[in-house]
Amino acid sequence: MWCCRLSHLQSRLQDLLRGRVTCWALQQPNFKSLFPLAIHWHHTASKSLNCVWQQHEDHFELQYANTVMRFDYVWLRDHCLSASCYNSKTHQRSLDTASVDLCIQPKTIRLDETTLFFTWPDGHVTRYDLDWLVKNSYEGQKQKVIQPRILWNAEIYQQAQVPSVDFQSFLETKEGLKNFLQNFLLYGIAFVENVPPTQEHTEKLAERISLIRETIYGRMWYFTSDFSRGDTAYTKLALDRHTDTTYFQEPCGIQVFHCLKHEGTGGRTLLVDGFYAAEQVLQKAPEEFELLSKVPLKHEYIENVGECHNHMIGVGPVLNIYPWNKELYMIRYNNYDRAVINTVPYDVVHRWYTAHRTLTIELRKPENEFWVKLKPGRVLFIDNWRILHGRESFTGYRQLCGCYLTRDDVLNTARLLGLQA
Ligand SMILES: C[N+](C)(C)CCCC[C@H](N)C(=O)O
Ligand SMILES: O=C(O)CCC(=O)C(=O)O
Ligand SMILES: [Fe+2]
Repeated sequence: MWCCRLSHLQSRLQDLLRGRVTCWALQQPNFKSLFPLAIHWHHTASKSLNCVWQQHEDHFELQYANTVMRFDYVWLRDHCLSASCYNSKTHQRSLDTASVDLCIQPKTIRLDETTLFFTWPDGHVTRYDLDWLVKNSYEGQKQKVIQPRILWNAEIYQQAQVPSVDFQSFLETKEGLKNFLQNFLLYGIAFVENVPPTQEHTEKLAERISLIRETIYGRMWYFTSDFSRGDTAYTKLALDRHTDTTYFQEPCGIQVFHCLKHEGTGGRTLLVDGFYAAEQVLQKAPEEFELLSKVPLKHEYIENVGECHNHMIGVGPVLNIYPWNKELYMIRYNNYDRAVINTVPYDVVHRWYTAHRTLTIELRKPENEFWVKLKPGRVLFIDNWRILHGRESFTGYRQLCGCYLTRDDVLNTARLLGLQA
């Protein structure tokens, strides 16, 4: 590491460290030529490492691996990985963050090979590997996606020829399960074939990848068009594309469908990639995408049928995105269950309807529709945070069974198999 030791620059250096000159110097496009000795940047001796850093008054700036990163000092103290601050066995913090002075600044900073050492006013030393900082910096995260996906319309999905997984291999082999989950994560839908057409076998499948999410509809549900519940799913009517349980504060993550019997016509299942449609909105009308991601809405389910009395309310925008990288993680779209809009003023309401129309037009384009006839033995898993489903009206006797899964536990299984989720 190269450090300037010229005494006439010492007071300048003090100014810089206190932040009086630093900001000004950084804002100048040619600040390096104004300070030919580059006193305010610390360079590594080895050119190959290509790392420079600077101690500002209120943050630490690091340039490494083609990334300019800025770290808050409380953050740097809080994430200390030393044995007294962090339990590396449990990956839990032992440091009491509230004990950190919010104005904390390191006394000294030095770089040794690829490790940065921060010495704090009380003498405690925090060390960070440069790669750890890149990986865990805001700037590093901003360029990453949490969940890689392949967005699809009917043609893309069909061309991809995504293989189904066999019941046996799904239940008994790690590869079968992993292939299935990889496809499910990428496309938001996946099929298992040759499943014995019973509720018990469907349940077994579900339990292989997750915990079953019990809801007001039960744990495993089993339904026909018998009007037994206060919802049009329990009829023979066509259902337009939607996501389920939008009226839950946290909509169910995954839906499993297994058609056990159908003696009649119609009843095909419609699948549409909501993220593909949302991506089209983002391309064509970014301000509408933004509105759909900002305006909170209510969805509601009021049921008073027989013994079933329920009143559920869920609040949230249609498009849910991570604020730091704008990645979409959930679409909440159900025009049947959308409640009275009373959370936004009239002018925003009108702009919202325009944006909602744009999204709906995309969702309804025939080229985005993937139709499939569910049949006994073929179990469909649907990412209910991404893929909309619907159905054609039907005649005759039709029995469907299935369940919802807890999203966290599906992702847990995927991560344990080494998948990015
Ligand atoms: C349980 N089962 C899937 C049969 C019905 C769920 C009800 C569907 C409801 N319209 C919704 O969108 O949430
Ligand atoms: O009957 C079907 O195919 C699906 C109905 C539905 O949307 C649901 O149960 O969530
Ligand atoms: Fe549904």
